[in-house]
Amino acid sequence: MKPLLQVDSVSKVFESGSFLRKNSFKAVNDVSFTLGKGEVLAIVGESGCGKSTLARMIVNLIPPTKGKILLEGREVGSKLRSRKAVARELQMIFQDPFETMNPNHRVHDIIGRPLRLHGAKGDIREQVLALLGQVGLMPAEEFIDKYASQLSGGQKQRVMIARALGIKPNVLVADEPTSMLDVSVGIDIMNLLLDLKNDYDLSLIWITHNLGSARYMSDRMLIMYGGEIVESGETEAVIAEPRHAYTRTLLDASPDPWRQKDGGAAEQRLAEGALV
Ligand SMILES: Nc1ncnc2c1ncn2[C@@H]1O[C@H](COP(=O)(O)OP(=O)(O)OP(=O)(O)O)[C@@H](O)[C@H]1O
Repeated sequence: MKPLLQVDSVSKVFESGSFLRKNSFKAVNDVSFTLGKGEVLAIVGESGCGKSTLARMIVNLIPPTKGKILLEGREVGSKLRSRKAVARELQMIFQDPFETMNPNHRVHDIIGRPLRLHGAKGDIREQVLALLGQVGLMPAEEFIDKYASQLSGGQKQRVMIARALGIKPNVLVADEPTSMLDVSVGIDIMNLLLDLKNDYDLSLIWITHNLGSARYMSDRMLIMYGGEIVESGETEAVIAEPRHAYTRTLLDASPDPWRQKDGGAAEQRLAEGALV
């Protein structure tokens, strides 16, 4: 069976400086992987390893320098395919909801505008209310006319999830969406995403520097270091038997509770500090 998403030998080089003195930096180097329908894949690595660059290439915000990204066998960055068509299938949630949301926009517009842009018919307000309910912003009538500036970080992230869901994508790329939130709020967002993944039959790419959240969320994971994938496999197998020295370093740096095979609930382990 064909994978839903295929990242094939993708690299990204950033260039800076003048024509005479050019500096180039390879942020992502020859990365390949696939994502299956309904799968949660975690991409784990420290700050600066190229995770966000890879995510932005996947959702077609920036083009790869080399390689291809295929969604259902068709190239994401192809000129034959409009940005809008790609956005319908691939949506991204960003790390910082404060940065991605205009504080002067109302919830109704933040969620409703892309709905309209993607051809939603009928009563948009009703559809926005339904989406607010699905992401747990209840009573929805209380939230729909609020300005973004009146929302907490967790509420903003829920609005961004509702906005992405409204378009009914096949793949959601979540780039550290909980890293700016309190631990308990972050856990709520993770649980919400797992529920929505099942309800909407979504595939999810979960990007994180935190092995604990990767374990909680994912079926499979990729470990990135210096722009490259240094290890990949089923999540539990990678954690049980890390093969690469960098994975072992990440594991050693993780708090104890979730590393212990004590049979306790993952959520409990997370609450005890796995997200720190
Ligand atoms: N537009 C750009 N121009 C030049 N260099 C860039 C650009 N975007 C990212 N980089 C560099 O590429 C490297 C990878 O950045 P990236 O944001 O992908 O890392 P990351 O793993 O997502 O880190 P973080 O979690 O801190 O965002 C970094 O060294 C960064 O400075």
